[in-house]
Amino acid sequence: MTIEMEYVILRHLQMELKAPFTTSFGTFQTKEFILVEAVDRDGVSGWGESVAFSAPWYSEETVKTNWHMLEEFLVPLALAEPINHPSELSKRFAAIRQNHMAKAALEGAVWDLYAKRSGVPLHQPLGGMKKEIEVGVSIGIQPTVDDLLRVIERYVAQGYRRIKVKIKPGWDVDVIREVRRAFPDVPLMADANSAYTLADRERLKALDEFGLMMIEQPLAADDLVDHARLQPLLETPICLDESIRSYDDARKALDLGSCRIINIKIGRVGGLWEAKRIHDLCAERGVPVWCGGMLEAGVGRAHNIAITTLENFALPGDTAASSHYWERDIIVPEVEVHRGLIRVPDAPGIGYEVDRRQVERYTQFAKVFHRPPTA
Ligand SMILES: O=C(O)CCC(=O)c1ccccc1C(=O)O
Ligand SMILES: [Mg+2]
Repeated sequence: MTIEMEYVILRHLQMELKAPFTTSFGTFQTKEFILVEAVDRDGVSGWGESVAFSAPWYSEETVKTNWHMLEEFLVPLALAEPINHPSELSKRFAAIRQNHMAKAALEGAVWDLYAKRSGVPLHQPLGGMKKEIEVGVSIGIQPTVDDLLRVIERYVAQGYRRIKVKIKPGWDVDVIREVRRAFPDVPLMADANSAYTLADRERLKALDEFGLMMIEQPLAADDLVDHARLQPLLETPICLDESIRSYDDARKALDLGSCRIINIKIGRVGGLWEAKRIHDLCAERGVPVWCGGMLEAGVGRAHNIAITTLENFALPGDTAASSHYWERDIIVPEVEVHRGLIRVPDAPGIGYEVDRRQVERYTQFAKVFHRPPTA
């Protein structure tokens, strides 16, 4: 089924988070992001969302670098000729280095369009079978431990399947001890967002006594070697997030023993196809994966749900309910979580309607790109 795109619209949106979200590297309150709409010759729209943030803290990509890459390079490549299958885009974009979040946003729109044209839900061509997915929630660093305990209490009561707590030097062992004391049985993990080095190995080792499901990205974002040194010193499995940007990174991490679990973020790895390839590799190697979050609005959330339907997404991910983040999301219905489960939509494409009124409300500026007459 050939996709013949007529035009692509890039929109720059800005939404306020309900509550500030603090990690070891900084605090988010306002989320600006790019929404990609790919429209074919029959007027069918596919949607993608860039997960790049305003500042280059999590990775070097930003909203502005994504806009630049999309405008100057990626959108022209996608419009240059018809696309037989969304997986072709990886090859078409291969000459452009990195910039994975920009690539993933556009690839995601093409996947949605492809699935809608085929009349199937997005998870089907990806090979996902689950009818519902288990999700957890990621909780930012709080002003006090008491605040943190109150927040966790709320999400445990809502039925989230695991609690992820952000840690950093000075907010780690003592905090996790208190959380464990208050919630002895809750499936718990900690995410350091690269706040430590090998010199902190004793501190990280001290976390072993709390029975964490995993510790996410303790060391540098670009490192696989030090993680391979650290993992044998810990009983707690290491999960890599920032360090895994591609299939090859995943292969090397598994060969080196840098981690025992991988967090897959569609944007970080350059799209759904690469995410699927990493998933399949990990399945072959007996390594579970889960889907990480980037404080996405509804379109990104829908893509996360679709990829999480693949079998080896064996651990609850970060895709919490829309209402956890937003007063009003940009999709209808919003993503809802009951007893820690999301029911996977079976309407064609991403399975949620994009609410154009809300999109308009949050859009600050937009630009339309038409296919060249020769395409
Ligand atoms: O709820 C979410 O979307 C995930 C929140 C989260 O943990 C996160 C948020 C912003 C940047 C990085 C991360 C991360 O997973 O490391
Ligand atoms: Mg993380």
